[in-house]
Amino acid sequence: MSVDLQAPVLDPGGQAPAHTLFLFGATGDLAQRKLLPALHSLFVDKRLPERFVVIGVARADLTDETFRSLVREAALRFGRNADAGEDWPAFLRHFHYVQADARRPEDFARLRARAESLETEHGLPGHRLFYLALAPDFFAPTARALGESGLTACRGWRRLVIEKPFGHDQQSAIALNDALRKVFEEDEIYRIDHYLGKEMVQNIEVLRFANSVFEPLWNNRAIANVQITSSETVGVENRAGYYEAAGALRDMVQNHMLQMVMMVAMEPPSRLKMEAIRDEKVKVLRSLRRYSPEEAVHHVVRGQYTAGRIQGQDVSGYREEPGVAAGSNTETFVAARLYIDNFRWAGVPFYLRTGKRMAAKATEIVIQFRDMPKDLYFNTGGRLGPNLLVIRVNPQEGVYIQLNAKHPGTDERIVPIAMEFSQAPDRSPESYERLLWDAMQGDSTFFTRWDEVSLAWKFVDPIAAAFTRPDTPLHPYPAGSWGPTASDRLLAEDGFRWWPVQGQDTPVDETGPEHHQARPVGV
Ligand SMILES: NC(=O)C1=CN([C@@H]2O[C@H](COP(=O)(O)OP(=O)(O)OC[C@H]3O[C@@H](n4cnc5c(N)ncnc54)[C@H](OP(=O)(O)O)[C@@H]3O)[C@@H](O)[C@H]2O)C=CC1
Ligand SMILES: O=C1O[C@H](COP(=O)(O)O)[C@@H](O)[C@H](O)[C@H]1O
Repeated sequence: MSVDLQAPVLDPGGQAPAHTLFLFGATGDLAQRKLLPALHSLFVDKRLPERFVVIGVARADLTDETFRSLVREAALRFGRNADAGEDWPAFLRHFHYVQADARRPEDFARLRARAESLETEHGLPGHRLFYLALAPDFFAPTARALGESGLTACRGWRRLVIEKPFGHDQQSAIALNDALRKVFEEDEIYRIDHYLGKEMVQNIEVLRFANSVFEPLWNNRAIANVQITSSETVGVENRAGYYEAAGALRDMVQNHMLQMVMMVAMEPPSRLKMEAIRDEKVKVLRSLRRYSPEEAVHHVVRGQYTAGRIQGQDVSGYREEPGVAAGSNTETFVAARLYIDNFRWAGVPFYLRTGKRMAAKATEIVIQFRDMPKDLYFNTGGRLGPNLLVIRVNPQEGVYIQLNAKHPGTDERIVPIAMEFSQAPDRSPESYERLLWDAMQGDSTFFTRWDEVSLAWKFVDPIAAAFTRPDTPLHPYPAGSWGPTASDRLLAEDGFRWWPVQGQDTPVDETGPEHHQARPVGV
């Protein structure tokens, strides 16, 4: 069964309030690929208010006009609504540019003067959203300069949107947070984790808390294990400077992977209010079993890609990538077995894996249910597969349930079938659209609260310490594979295996009619 829900693109809710958006790093990669196209999509969807000013900030010598050309190019090249054929001048008139160096206080005085003049000219109420799409070293100094220059002393609300990474470990995250808190209150800080802006990650909450069919089964009595995969085909690209110090553990596990764990494992909130939801999420991290570096090596596998072939192209190994140190031990793959030691999840392993240069781009969550107490069909050729609930996050978006059913035309042969819902391609807004919109609206549900960040580091730090030890294995895996086979061990020790994800060659029931083809087959 495939359903195309003609749902509205964003929840109804009208337009964002009139405000000024300060986009620091307006000429950078993130701004061009994500933020400017997201603003354009919000404009096309009529989400942006009439009275709205964007002030792009960077060191490059641009005028308003040249910045507007850059905005248009970015929206055309990377935007979801690039061909919507709307009125470009009406969109671009919102954009202005101030050349400023985040290290120079006098530049902030100029920025403030320009902002005040634009706010007066456009009759804006003085609400200010500061987005720091800057290198992490600039986060704290820029926040300080915003405070010292008086830019934060505005008439309306002020909010700070801060990009990842939020620190390198718990200690540096605390230092960064302390610096931000000197200028902004916690409820004014919006820490981005773009996975929380993904349609299907947000949908986990609805699937769980709006469907009575799942709640009685959502626990260790019915669920055998949970598998979360986020695989990428891209390599380190031009980000070696950052990635060499981060690795897959800090780049993906500390934030995106743990966020997905929280969404799957949280208790129902008392109300659908942002703090109630975030309170429940953080309790998951409090129950997450922390490993010492000695224990970590039994539950965590790290790997690094070597040369291989992806989608018909030869690609080089990590150590040969530009900017990567010869003999680098940075991990590009992590698999881990986690335990959440609370009543609901005690004894249920959560397996995570994420890596670069893997065979396919896929983010998927598989909930594997326990086997039937007795297999009545054991002598009919084949083993009964477990029921699976699969949440497809990316690139396909949807959900399917794998069931066992009688093969049509046979007496007893059992085949796995999939009941499937697929979100129509291109209907979902980009993560950054949702998150920008939420920040404009003052909804921080899908941003990470400080206690989440801190506890996530507390879990990750001992694993990172284990990774610095020379005797911790770093398993090579060829680009284009599914990571080191050592990651299979984590599941095999518990009698499980990774389920194939979208894009992975899967055995299908070759004798069944088309609508009875299942995705993975439980044999
Ligand atoms: N790119 C991505 O896909 C992702 C990025 N991020 C995060 O987003 C942030 C930005 O990343 P990205 O866009 O890739 O970085 P880039 O290096 O591409 O862009 C940096 C931006 O900052 C500006 N900048 C640099 N130095 C200064 C300065 N002294 N004063 C004012 N502006 C300055 C640059 O313009 P100029 O040189 O003209 O000053 C440029 O606009 C980082 O924190 C990164 O970790 C997070 C997830 C994904
Ligand atoms: O934050 C990051 O995420 C991307 C993967 O995001 P996705 O939305 O494409 O799944 C990853 O490539 C990058 O290294 C990391 O910093």
